[in-house]
Amino acid sequence: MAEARGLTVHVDTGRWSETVIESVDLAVPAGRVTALLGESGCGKSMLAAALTGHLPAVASTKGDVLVNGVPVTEEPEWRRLRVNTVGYLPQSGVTAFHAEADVASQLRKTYELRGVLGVEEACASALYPDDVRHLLPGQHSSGQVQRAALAAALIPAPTLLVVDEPTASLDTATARAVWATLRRCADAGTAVLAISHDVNHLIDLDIADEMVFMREGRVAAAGTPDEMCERDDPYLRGFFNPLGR
Ligand SMILES: Nc1ncnc2c1ncn2[C@@H]1O[C@H](COP(=O)(O)OP(=O)(O)OP(=O)(O)O)[C@@H](O)[C@H]1O
Repeated sequence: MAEARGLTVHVDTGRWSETVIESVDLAVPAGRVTALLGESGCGKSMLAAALTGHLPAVASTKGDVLVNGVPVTEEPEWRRLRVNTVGYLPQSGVTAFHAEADVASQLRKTYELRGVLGVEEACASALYPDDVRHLLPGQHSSGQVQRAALAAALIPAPTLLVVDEPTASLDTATARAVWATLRRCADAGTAVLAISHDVNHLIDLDIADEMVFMREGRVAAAGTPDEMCERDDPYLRGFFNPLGR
C-alpha cells in the first residue's frame, strides 16, 4: 500500500511559487480502489506524482510518502520500487514512452526487463488494440496511447497502481471495460489509486471502495461512494450527485 502523511508539496518555478498540496493524509490500501476526485487544478496529479516518485524538479516536499510502510525519499529507491512495486499511468499516456520507438517494441522491452504479465494479456486487459502497436506513441490518438500506457503499467504487475485519468479520452463502452480491469486488479490484491473526473462510472459500476475529494490542495472529504453521495454540503452534492439522483 501507499500512504501520504502530512504531505505538503511546494512548487517554485522561479517566476511562480505556490503550495499545491497542503498537509495531506491519504492511504491507498491493498485490494481496494481509492478514487481521487476534485476540480481541475486542485492537486490530484501532483499527489499522484508524489506517491510514485514522479514530482517535477521544481517541487519540494514536507511530510512523508510511504510505500508498504517504508518512507521513500531518494530517487534510487523510487527507481527500485518502479521495477515491480509501483506502477504509474500518467495523465498524458504519451509521456510514458520514448517518442522515437514504436509502442510494440517498447511494450516488449518492458516485458523483457520486468514482465510478470505477458504483453498480449496486458494489452487485452488495457483494451489496447493490436492494429496500432506498430505506430510511434505520438501517432496514436489520446485514448489509444492512454491504453497503451496502461498496458505498459500492467506488465510488471505492480502492487501499487496509480492511474491518472485512465478513461478521460475513452468512449463509454471502452471506459467501462477499463474500469472493470482496474477493479479486477484491486480484487487480485493491488492497491489502486484512480484519479478521475468520471464520477458517474465510478459510482454506477461500483468501482471505488473509497472516494477522496480534494479542494485547493487539501483533502476536503473522504468516504465510501454512498457516504459521499449523501453529504449535505452543496458543493459536494453537485460533484457527487451531478444527475440529482
Ligand atoms: N510540472 C509542474 N510544474 C509546476 N507546477 C505544476 C506542474 N504541474 C502542475 N502544477 C501546478 O500544480 C497545481 C495542481 O496541478 P495538478 O496537475 O495536480 O491538478 P489536477 O487536480 O490534477 O488538475 P486536472 O484535473 O486539471 O488534471 C496547479 O496549480 C498547477 O499549475
